[in-house]
Amino acid sequence: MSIETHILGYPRVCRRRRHKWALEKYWKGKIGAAELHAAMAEIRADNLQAQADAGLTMLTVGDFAYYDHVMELAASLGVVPARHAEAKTGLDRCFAMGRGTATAPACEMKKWLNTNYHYFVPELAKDQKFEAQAADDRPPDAAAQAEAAAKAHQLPVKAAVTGPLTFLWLAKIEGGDEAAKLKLAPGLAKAYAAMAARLKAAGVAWLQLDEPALSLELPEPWLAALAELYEPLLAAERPKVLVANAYGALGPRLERVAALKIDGLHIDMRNSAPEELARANELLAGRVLSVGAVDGRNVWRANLPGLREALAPLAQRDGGLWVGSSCPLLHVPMDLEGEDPAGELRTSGRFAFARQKLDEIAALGRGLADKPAAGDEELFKTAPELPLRDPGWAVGGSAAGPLKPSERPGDKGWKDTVLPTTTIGSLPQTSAIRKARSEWQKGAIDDAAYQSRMKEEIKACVEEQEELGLDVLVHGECERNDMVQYFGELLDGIVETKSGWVQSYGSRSTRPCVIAADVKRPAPMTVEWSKYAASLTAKPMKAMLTGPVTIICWSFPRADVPRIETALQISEALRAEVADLEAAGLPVIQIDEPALREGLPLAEADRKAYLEQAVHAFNEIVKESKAQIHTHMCYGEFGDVVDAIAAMDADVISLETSRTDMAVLAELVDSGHRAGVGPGIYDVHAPRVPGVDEMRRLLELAQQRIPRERLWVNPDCGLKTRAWPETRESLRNMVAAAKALREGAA
Ligand code: MET
Ligand SMILES: [Zn+2]
Repeated sequence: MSIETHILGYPRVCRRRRHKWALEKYWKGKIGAAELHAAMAEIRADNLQAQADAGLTMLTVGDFAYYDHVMELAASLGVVPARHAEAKTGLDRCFAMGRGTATAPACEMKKWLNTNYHYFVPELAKDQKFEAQAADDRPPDAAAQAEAAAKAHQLPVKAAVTGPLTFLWLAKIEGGDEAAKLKLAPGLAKAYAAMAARLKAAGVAWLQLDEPALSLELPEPWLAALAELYEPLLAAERPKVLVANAYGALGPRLERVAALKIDGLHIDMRNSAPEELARANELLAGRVLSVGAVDGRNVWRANLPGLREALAPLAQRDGGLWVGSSCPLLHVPMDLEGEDPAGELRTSGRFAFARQKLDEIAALGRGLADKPAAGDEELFKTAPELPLRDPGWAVGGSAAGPLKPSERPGDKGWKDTVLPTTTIGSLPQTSAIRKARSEWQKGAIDDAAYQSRMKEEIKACVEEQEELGLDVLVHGECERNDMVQYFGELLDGIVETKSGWVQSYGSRSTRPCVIAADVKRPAPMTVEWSKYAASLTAKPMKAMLTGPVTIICWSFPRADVPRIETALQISEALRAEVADLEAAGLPVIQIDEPALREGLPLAEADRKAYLEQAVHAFNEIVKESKAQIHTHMCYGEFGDVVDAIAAMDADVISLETSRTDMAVLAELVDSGHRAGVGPGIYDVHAPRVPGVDEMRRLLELAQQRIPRERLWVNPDCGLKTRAWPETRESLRNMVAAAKALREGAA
């Protein structure tokens, strides 16, 4: 019996970030469309070659996108907002949707499931017509990608496309009536059927319909719509159909999806209980069961012996067994080869990036078929200790108790102004800062020179803030390239990658750190900078730290221990840092947790444990502290986490709220939150200066919900991406809005 091996998708960034450079050259007009298409075709060819070289039995295409796969699928279905439809070419239409133009703002960007990848939200008209459009000069769709693959390779080709259920679920509809989206199901189903026929004609053997929305607890009408969305497609002239779930477990939705007349189903083994796999095996008898065994979310080597043992009983199953990645490999860096040959990532043999995962999947398939190749034995020796399931947050012991509102009243420590003004921490990253950092990294200037350049920046920031009349000052975070990486570099146990780029959206990538061992703080990390800043002013200075949940969410966490263990190690390091900051005389300390909402598990059943542990990890940091503690969250909807916010032992929380008209404040009050709140009163992402009146209006709204003694005045988030002239003006208006309100009530 042979076992098919495949992936759900591959990174697009490419070695040496060729994807990014090609896009940026095109946008700057340095290359034309033909050259852009050629550069992208080359990357796709490399990605296919990597799959073939590794010995996978099937090639996956269609996952590649120039900007974002959801947006490009939308364009190929004719879902293009009217404001973008005028772009001259199909290519520019896509870029207009992703980047906006002078007259047409971009589509909204949201995080893809529980990942740090961002997709662009398709905008449906109430009477949306779908048409499987022939590709003009758009980025090539799955059919075009498949044709190129079939020309270059002999292997069977599988086309990966976001499935109709997930597409519709993630899209938004004019007027915001979610239920109305389901009325569009028949039209969408027809377009998918037409697409399937085109794929068949392009020589595609399998169509992989990605349905990660099935990891969510979907309302019943949505599950009932599965049949409506799939039947026309399944009845059409088409390739074989594999429905692929990822990023979570199917849970009770397994029965519903298995009831479709599909040819196979892919399960995320990293996030599913063994019983679920067994049940899927039964329900799929006679059809393909594909198991996402190799983790597409993390960079650890797979426990191949353990996987072989767990999957061996399925190797002879009726209908066939496939093994693959738990999700697209989009979320891990390309290739360990790019890392320092003498560094831990390469020498320890414990890590696998995307390219290495291809080898693992191929070896696992051969192992299960009892046909090992040379070199497989070596792969089977690594990582036998790692668990087969993601250890997550919810598993493992902790001292966390149920959430209850914190006792902190919000007036602890410094506060002698009504409606005090402050900022979230970072101030504009000027070119002088970037220049100093790059000179220092290259060794062109020494540590002392770098420190004195940073101190100049800090001094300038403090002077600016005094001049503006802000009440609680910050040092500006000029020494931080990134709020997680900065701490990653200073904490033991966390390793930085050299070229481990992971796409965030379009041409943007981040370089997450790897939490490779127990985390410890060898020395104070922020004290010098904050102390220096405090010495320059009589006003209270706020020190800045990044919290454990955010450090974990934006890194690759350990796979051998539950997240809470790592979180508590980080908490201990931060507790010591807080103590040192206090000893150095800092009266206010902010611990940012912007990723708290993002880390929320997809399955509702796991959320309680996650939130309890996240709050526990935060409270451990500050349990002995006498300073005034702030925290900060951004990225969106806080409805699901207000109880956690109320339970955090912070005296003040600042939140991103300017775009949601303070809606969250009422919920926060209901949850028993008693501490200070700084609802963001201006959007730091929009390149415009907010007026005094509009900010004053938001503050008045906030005052209706939170007693003014507890209110703080601040922007939505940090200002590091903004320039000084607009920042200065915006903050001046913000301070004026606060003053107007103070006087208004006096
Ligand atoms: N203190 C950080 C900053 O101001 C918080 C950012 S949250 C994404 O940049
Ligand atoms: Zn923020």
